[in-house]
Amino acid sequence: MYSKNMFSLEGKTALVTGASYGIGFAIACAFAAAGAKIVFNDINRELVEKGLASYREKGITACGYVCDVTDEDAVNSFVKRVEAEVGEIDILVNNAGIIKRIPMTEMTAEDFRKVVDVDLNAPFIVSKAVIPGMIRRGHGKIINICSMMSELGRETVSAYAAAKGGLKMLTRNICSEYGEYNIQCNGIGPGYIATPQTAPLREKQPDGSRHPFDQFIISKTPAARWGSPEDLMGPAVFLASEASDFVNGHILYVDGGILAYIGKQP
Ligand SMILES: NC(=O)C1=CN([C@@H]2O[C@H](COP(=O)(O)OP(=O)(O)OC[C@H]3O[C@@H](n4cnc5c(N)ncnc54)[C@H](O)[C@@H]3O)[C@@H](O)[C@H]2O)C=CC1
Ligand SMILES: O=C(O)C(=O)C[C@H](O)C(=O)CO
Repeated sequence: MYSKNMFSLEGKTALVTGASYGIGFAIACAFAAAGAKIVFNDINRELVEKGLASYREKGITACGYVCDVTDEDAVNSFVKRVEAEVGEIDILVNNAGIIKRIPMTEMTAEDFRKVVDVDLNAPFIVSKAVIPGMIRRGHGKIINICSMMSELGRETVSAYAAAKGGLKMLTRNICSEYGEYNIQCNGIGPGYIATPQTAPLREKQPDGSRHPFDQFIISKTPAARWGSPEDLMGPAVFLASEASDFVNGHILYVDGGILAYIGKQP
């Protein structure tokens, strides 16, 4: 009979990228509650300070660093610094991300590249920096934050969909290449979650009514609501813990049922 807590993260160090607020912050808080030491980074000092204050408010001692995840030299120095100052990284969550909502024929190649750089190239860069240590230590967990757009398209999000679709395949490839070293690389595909990234889609209309996209998402989601960052806590702890040691290359969609549903008939 299995008696110990297989969801415990005691003794583990977790790096969550872009985790000053939003989904990354919630996942890091869940990891701390499960016993892990928390390290996060963000793009500038102001965000890192804001994040540190939010963790303190929750009674969590987190270590925060400024690091742009698209800058490979900066990421390599950051990972070395974390390993020297905090500990070897057992769990990596590639969470940092951006979106630009621009119709494809109006989008510049530079804007397209910027989105792919943060949402796809950066998870490659950060994973590449931590995998050798995971191989040396004989274990590691990598969780890539994917999206509904890893499976579905919609108007204005061509770069984001291309990047998140690519991230799904990077997840499967890391699993394929490093699974034999006891490294599990999985993805979480959140549905529509109420964070600053999606705030423009929920802005009230001038007459006080709901944004049409807000209504659309509620009607497309069997759970009939937006998700909250807290909805991702349990799935993230599962994928970071030994409870998921034989789960690899999987994308766990946490979407209130969106991908299962054909939609209401008009
Ligand atoms: N909110 C949603 O409905 C969904 C979000 N996601 C994904 O989840 C992740 C987190 O999303 P949210 O919390 O909603 O976003 P957010 O915009 O609220 O937070 C993103 C975080 O990433 C940081 N970041 C951006 N570029 C960075 C860079 N170059 N280096 C370091 N940090 C950087 C931001 O400063 C911020 O802290 C993203 O990858 C996003 O694409 C996926 C599905 C749904
Ligand atoms: O469709 C949009 O616009 C989005 O903001 C997409 C969400 O961020 C997302 O990734 C849903 O899974």
